[in-house]
Amino acid sequence: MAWIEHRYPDADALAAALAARLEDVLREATASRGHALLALAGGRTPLPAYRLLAARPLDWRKVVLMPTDERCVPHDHPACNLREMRAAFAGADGVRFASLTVDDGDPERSAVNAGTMLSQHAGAFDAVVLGMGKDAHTASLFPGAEGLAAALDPTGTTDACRIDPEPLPPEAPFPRITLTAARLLRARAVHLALTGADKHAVLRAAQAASDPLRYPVAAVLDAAARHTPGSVHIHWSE
Ligand SMILES: O=C1O[C@H](COP(=O)(O)O)[C@@H](O)[C@H](O)[C@H]1O
Repeated sequence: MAWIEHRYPDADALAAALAARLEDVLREATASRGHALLALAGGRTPLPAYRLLAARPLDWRKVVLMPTDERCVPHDHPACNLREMRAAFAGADGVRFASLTVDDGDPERSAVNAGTMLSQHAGAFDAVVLGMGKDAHTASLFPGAEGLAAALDPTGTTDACRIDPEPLPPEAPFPRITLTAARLLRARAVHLALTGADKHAVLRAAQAASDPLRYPVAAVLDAAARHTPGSVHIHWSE
């Protein structure tokens, strides 16, 4: 499988390397195309990289950021991925955020909102940053969830969908709106960031198995590697 793996001595080194890569992506995209579009994982792992990136002197007015997935909660809720992203990028003057969900987090209206929003940002992502849970979910593509097979279909025509994890994860027990695999792989590069030996062992198991419904993370990375060879990077540290 054509995933390019980068191992770092610690989480700080991972954050610095990922921020430097994303800075290069943004410089190249804004210089050559005049704008840049990133899809960024929620959760805790990538936040230090986002904070480092936000401090870089870029023309942030040309950059649009969106979450890879969102919990269906109000935008001021502590579990809201967009809320954390806005806080991490507070120093990035002029950056714009595109939300998958509506302000109050209503799941049904959020699913409609995501489709409309994505039709306005239809171009390839300059980069996608993914995270991974210990259950091998990535974005909000959760193993065992109803609708997962359709959401993982790389030839699917839907850009985002509602996923209700089953069971709901205790740390964020909410319905979700997630980008589908088909949308995630329309990217110039995909970076998966993970820390901890336990998550790394899960990724190894995912890599060895051929079971997309059990290991959605592998399904997305494989699809992205087939779509854009040489574009899939794994960043990990203990
Ligand atoms: O629920 C989610 O979890 C994953 C992993 O989060 P982390 O806190 O373990 O880094 C994240 O990638 C995803 O975007 C988020 O919604």
